[in-house]
Amino acid sequence: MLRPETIAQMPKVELHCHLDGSLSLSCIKTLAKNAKINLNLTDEEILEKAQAPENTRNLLEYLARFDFVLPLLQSYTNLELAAYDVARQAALDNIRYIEIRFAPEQHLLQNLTLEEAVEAVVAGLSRAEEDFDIIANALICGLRQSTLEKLEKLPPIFDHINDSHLVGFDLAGDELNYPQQKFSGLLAQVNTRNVHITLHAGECPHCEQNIVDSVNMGATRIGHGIMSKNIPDYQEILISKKIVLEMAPSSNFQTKSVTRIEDYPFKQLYDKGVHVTLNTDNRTVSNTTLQKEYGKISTWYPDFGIEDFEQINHYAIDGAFIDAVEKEALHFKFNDEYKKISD
Ligand SMILES: O=c1[nH]cnc2c1ncn2[C@@H]1O[C@H](CO)[C@@H](O)[C@H]1O
Ligand SMILES: [Zn+2]
Repeated sequence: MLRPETIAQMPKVELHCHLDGSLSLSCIKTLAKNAKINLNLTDEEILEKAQAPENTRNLLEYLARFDFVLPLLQSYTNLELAAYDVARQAALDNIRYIEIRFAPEQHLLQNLTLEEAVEAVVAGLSRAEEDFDIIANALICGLRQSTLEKLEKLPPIFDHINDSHLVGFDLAGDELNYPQQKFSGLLAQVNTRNVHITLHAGECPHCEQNIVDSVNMGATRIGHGIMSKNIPDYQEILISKKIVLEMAPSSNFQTKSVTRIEDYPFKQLYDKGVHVTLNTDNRTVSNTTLQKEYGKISTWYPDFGIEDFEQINHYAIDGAFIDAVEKEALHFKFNDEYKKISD
């Protein structure tokens, strides 16, 4: 088992982090003030509302926790501050490259356009890049439970926003009731634009089919994908296509995708050669940091050593939505820094 100080030293990549689920307490209070919303809550009460409780029963109850922060994220200023805040927290986790995702359609209650919402997030990430040793990019999420009419407004955003920080597309939300098949037309519109795709899939019991459907629709990464456990055919597909799984242990237990450590497939999949990675999913809703997620993995699998953590970071770099030159630079940096930690 690794010491927390060792984990803290390790440079990290995070591919799966939701903006709205990851706001720090101080940021939430600032956003409320800016939005002239009187929360009238103690710090403990704010956290109680923003975090998913122990007894969360499923993904839908987990997702209900986002209702608390969304009213605070309706202006350019607040979205910019929020993006900066999440990238700042990531830098504290010694993350050198992060992709932060959000659903623009949830931020239009006060007259922002979809494009303005994206511009605000990108501006906050750019500002964080100036202040911290981090590269921070943005992904746009569509929500599965949304109407197709609303979802079809998302692919054209990639025509209108010409900023290198906007790097990919995701589908999040209610996977229990909205299977991947429904979105083949939408994803075709994303694919024609050559936009990188990662999709939440196989996060809940009985959702395994979405994993292969997502790969067939152009996803090179899968959000969670834990239901590929015990399905060798699916694992073969993931391995042969080098699909990256963005796993998030705390979140996966909270949504009750798994309930026992023995059933968590991280090590099983890693040992088989699936390109697994570690992520927070939602720092606030899941009350976590990437440091804590690495700590859990190190406790559950004491043999999972520094070289294994380095390996999953190289998997993450390979799967990142950046060009080959940027990947090369990150691989080089990580090789060098992990070598120093191991010495
Ligand atoms: O683990 C998850 N699975 C599916 N959807 C999620 C998860 N975490 C967050 N969101 C959804 O993504 C939206 C945009 O960030 C959030 O508002 C939430 O509804
Ligand atoms: Zn997620």
